[in-house]
Amino acid sequence: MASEADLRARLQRASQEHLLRFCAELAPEPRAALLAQLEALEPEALRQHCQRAAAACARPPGPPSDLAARLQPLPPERVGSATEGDPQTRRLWEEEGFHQIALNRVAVLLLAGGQGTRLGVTYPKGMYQVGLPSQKTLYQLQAERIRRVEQLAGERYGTRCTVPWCARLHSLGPRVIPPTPTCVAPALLRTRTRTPAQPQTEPSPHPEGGLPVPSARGTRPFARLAQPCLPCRYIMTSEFTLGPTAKFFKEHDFFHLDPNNVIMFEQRMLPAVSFDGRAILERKDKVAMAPDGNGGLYSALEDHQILEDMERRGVEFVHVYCVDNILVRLADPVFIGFCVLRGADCGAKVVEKAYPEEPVGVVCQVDGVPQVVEYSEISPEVAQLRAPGGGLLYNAGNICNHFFTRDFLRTVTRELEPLLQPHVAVKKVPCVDEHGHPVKPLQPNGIKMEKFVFDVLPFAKNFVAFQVLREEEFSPLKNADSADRDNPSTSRRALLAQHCRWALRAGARFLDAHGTRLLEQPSLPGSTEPPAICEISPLVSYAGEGLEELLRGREFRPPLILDEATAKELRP
Ligand SMILES: CC(=O)N[C@H]1[C@@H](OP(=O)(O)OP(=O)(O)OC[C@H]2O[C@@H](n3ccc(=O)[nH]c3=O)[C@H](O)[C@@H]2O)O[C@H](CO)[C@@H](O)[C@@H]1O
Repeated sequence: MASEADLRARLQRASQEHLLRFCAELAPEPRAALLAQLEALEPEALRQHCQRAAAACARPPGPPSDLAARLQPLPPERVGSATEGDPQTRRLWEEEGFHQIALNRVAVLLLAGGQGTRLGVTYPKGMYQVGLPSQKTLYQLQAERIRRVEQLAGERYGTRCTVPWCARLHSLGPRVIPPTPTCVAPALLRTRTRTPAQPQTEPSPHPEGGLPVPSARGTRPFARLAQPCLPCRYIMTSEFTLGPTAKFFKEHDFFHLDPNNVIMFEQRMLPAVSFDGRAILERKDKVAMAPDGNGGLYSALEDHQILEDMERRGVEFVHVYCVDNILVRLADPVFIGFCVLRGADCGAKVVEKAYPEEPVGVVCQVDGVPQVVEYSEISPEVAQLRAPGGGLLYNAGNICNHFFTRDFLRTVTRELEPLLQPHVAVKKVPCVDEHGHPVKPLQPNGIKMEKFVFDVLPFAKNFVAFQVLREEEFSPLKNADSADRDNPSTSRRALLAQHCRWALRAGARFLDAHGTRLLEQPSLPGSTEPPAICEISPLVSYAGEGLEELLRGREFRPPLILDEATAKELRP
């Protein structure tokens, strides 16, 4: 480890020597932890990062003044629809998607490095359960949807296939940490910051006794990666979410997925910076760090050689999605098939925006190039503009479900990642005052720099958007129940309303306690309480398929919990 004098000299070069101001008064252990954290920061990159953050923050807030003039909706030829148009074409897309899944060419990649601040939980959002009768968490629902889609593809093509999420570490020997040859800007973190005792080339034990976690950037904890014919799920976590997520999966036996096909990897962290360009001390012995945004995906893919792993497995197409949408269709065959048949290298699912201020990015064109303009970066005036038909002009709401070819991701990690511009988020960052006392700021005091996953869209050669029905595919869990929207209650309702619709469409009848038929309304909106509680396990139905043989003409007193066991009893 570098001496304190060396570190001081390095920090001086970065104009960040204040980070050592409490060092002399620290006990040996916290002192060593601080020095280890500081040693991991490249001085030049740290200097640039702090300068860039302060400069970005000094610019006038809000979108560029000429943005409105440069925006256009996406041209219709770039947009497909899951619901409009010819059912035969939709079947072709679906068939193509299942075919690719059956060939093990499709992987799902979950972005799970966020902190769930708005929801107000201290654990990863995927571990949240919204109060379904089954008490399933978001992670469980997602795992079960993967199992079902694998089963459906397997049945169609007579194969045993897998859609690969990386976790097993034990079978791999230590590996050398490679340099980052593709980064133009120096990487800020020399290695992932851990305690000084942490080994650099061996997977380290999970802090809470669960799965091992990657110990340093470039040490790849992936086990038995070369399993042929088994598609995968990749889960990007951050320092905040990796440990608990890995432990949770292990405790739940990976929800019966093969652990070899669940690959967890960690994104980088960046220091939070004050408005005058100084990295913030969260404690006397710790620099305040935050994940580098969901666009940190691209450095993380490179850091952990995820694309090489995909190549070994034969994965060609990747469905990237965000953790909090209870209705998410993982590896959706229709979306995959649409993108593949259109020869797209990059795609995004969209829904019609519900209202102008809805906090969703808008998929549109800027200067004629497809892009997502994030909700935080569009002015209210532009968001409210109307098209001639009366609907919102910019109505293609991004639901953070993206399609990428592996080749495109390779180009991004090799060439384009350094070109992605970080976005500035001004936040309240817990810190210490000049005496080293902890402070919980009431006003924003710091800048976090984040890249966004969709910032690669402008580089696509053939970008397509795919419009889906909100009530079938989008109900995000962003806020606590104290908020009006996008909270646990709205998520729960959306799922239960969907399942009630599916059951009614399949011919089920619900009776009340007196044996009277309950209202039948197969087009039930997701925003209201369904007339009957009905929850259908994803292991029974992925998107409403296969229910007629179980439900047609039958009467049920709710709640109807249609899990695998009940389905077996009902199956003729
Ligand atoms: C940048 C981005 O994609 N914004 C989209 C995101 O907004 P939104 O602001 O809701 O994005 P979140 O902060 O919820 O992050 C989206 C996803 O990225 C993950 N994450 C976040 C930060 C990070 O450093 N690492 C990481 O993995 C989160 O765990 C989550 O799964 O979802 C909305 C739909 O719900 C979209 O309309 C927004 O356009």
